[in-house]
Amino acid sequence: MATIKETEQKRMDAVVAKIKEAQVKEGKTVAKVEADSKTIKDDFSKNVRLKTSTYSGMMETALTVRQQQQLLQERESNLNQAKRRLETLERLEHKPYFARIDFTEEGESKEVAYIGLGTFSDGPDNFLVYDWRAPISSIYYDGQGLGEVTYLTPDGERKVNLELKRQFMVEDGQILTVFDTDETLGDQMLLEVLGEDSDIKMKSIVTTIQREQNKIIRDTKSDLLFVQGAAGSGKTSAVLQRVAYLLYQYRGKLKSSQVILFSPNQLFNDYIDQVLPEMGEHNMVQMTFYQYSQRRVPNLRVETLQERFEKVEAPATQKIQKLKDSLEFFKATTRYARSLETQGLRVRPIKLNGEVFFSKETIKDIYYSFNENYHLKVRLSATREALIKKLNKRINKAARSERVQEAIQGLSKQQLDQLYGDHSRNFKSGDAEMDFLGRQFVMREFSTVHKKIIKNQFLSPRMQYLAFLKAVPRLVNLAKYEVSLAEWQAHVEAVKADFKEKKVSLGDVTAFLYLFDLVCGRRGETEMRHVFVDEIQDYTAYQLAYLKFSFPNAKFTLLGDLNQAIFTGENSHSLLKELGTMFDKEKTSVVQLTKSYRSTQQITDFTKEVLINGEAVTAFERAGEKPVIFQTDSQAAMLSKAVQQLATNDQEKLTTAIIGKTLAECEAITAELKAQGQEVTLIRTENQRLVPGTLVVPSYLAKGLEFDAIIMWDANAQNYGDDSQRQLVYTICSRAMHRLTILCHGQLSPLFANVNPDHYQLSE
Ligand SMILES: Nc1ncnc2c1ncn2[C@@H]1O[C@H](COP(=O)(O)OP(=O)(O)OP(=O)(O)O)[C@@H](O)[C@H]1O
Repeated sequence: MATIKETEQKRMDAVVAKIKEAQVKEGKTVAKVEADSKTIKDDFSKNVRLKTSTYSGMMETALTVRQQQQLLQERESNLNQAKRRLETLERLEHKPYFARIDFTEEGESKEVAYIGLGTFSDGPDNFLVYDWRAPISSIYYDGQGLGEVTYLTPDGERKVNLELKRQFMVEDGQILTVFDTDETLGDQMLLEVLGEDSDIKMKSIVTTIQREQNKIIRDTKSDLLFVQGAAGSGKTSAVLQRVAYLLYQYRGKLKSSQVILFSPNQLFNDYIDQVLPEMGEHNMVQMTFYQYSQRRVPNLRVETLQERFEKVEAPATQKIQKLKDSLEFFKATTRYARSLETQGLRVRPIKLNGEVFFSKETIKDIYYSFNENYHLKVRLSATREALIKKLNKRINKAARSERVQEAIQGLSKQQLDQLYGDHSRNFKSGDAEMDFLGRQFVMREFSTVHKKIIKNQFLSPRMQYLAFLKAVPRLVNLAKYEVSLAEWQAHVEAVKADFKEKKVSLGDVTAFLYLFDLVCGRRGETEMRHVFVDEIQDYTAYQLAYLKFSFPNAKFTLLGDLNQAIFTGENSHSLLKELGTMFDKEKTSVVQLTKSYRSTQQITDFTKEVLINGEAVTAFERAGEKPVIFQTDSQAAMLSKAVQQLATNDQEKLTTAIIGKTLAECEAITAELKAQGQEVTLIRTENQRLVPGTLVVPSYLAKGLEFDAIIMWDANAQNYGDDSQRQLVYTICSRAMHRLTILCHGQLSPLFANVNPDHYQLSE
């Protein structure tokens, strides 16, 4: 009798054969549509004669052009669809599906469904493969074991009895392994997948999505979906699957350009950029908050991640920062902006060739000449209009002046031709012609004034921001933040000094942008439908409120691990509270992911004990070796241990990242290792590419990344001395998938004191 594997292979062979047939057919369609389009284009250029001498001739030509365009557009869209189908088939040919479910719905006979990366049918309603995002596929992901499973369809909830859940490991159309899930066995396939070595690119988790992750992926109701997840619990993975899911679910309505992901650093973007293409989808827009803000202030240099991380802040600055990061400060900015409707707008004169053209007073008088119904946006556009009117008057006056008339007389033919432009040369009178030329002449002279008006360049964003900061003691109760007036004033001076050097801190840039958006009446990016923010714990409430303002029509998915707040520290817990006030409670969902899939049980057990009162973390049962701590009094011994460990890791084909605290430390490690003949790559900035081989990474850039093996460099009490470093240590250690080695020169960091000695090994 044939084994299960043989029977399944037979079916798979049959499906692959059909897929190949479909490929040939689809290939022909693509070729035909391409040929059609070419014919249309050729015909068009041959047959269309431009009739532009009469009005009806012009209309006729325009209509023909329009018809041809429509025809071409239709072909173009058919072509894109056919190409997409062909791409899906190409993907399915090698791995048609990865799962099978057998289930019965009450009163119906048993159904069998195979699940893969795309849909494939050989006739209407005869689905040989279901897309993993189809409603029915949810049964596969949602059932904990076998038995009753509820899943959501477009017509509401349905209940089925799941009788078989079978998983296949497939390579090039060949089934390598078959796993039948039942309660006792657990997720064998997941164990298998997680045991694999890491890659420099993240992979899709579509074959092994877990139940809780599935909830995140398929949520379409929430305006705010907040995911608190332990390190390695699959937040990032789930979010990428979610993007693919949404693009499928709203195909035709949602484009990948309407989805934006804010990620912790550029390296991370590089790390994840294959996941969606692997699933046949385009990547969404990816950006770091730094890039987002820097793009908007090209004349200022925004503080980088490194500067932010390595900055040592005085206690007063920390308190001020707390105030500036708060929602209260955001509200104060809003109130202040509104107050500008009655007074306080900062403007600069509009100058032409160094001379004042419109003075500050003129501009301000206009701005405040409108009644109170003129809110910021309208007030500003009314001001622009009035300035343009004034400009026109000055143009008319100057056009008739002797100076201009004389200048025109002296122009060459070519210069005159330029002034006439497309304008007909039939004028009612000589005066009218001179008027026209005079106006053209002066308009050119005054063009920079025109540009400055249109671009709101009479506003002064930096002065306005400083004026706002100066007004803060009237708007916010400084005492609540334990900030004295003198401290605040000194801070305003510091920001002013930064501006002089064309610098702005990450803490200020958001408020700066927000204030300016309000003054200009910008409504944000209304096209964006979904905003994802990863590593939310490193954002401030102010930044989140600003993102919400900037994407007014978007749903938000916020992912974070409060245990890994390496930039905002303790503030991250209050962030959660503030978030609650920003979104409608009814439309907010919170999901907690506690199981960590990245690391072995031994590594997770170790790392979670670094935390005190941390968010819950449980290990996925994948066995490995205990983390190793090597402590020595000599720097040389630490180095030779590192070299030795790298050799072992290399031998076992484990990719290693050595994580040092600061960039300076990482530079030193790299130099020392290179001197020992080691091949290592130092990741210096977040804009660098990830490359194969051993990497040396500064701690603040390790966010979101993972490696087979981690060597934590010099975990001594000096580097990681107090509680403020706890979350950083946790983040570093939790990057390891299979092996964690901690090296320490001098006294070991007290942050490991709580770890149960059974959970690690001391190395000689
Ligand atoms: N359901 C799953 N099936 C297979 N692998 C998974 C699954 N969930 C998570 N993983 C794997 O676990 C690792 C960690 O996942 P991911 O990076 O998404 O976690 P994270 O919560 O974003 O972590 P961190 O906050 O530490 O950056 C990845 O290698 C991912 O592929």
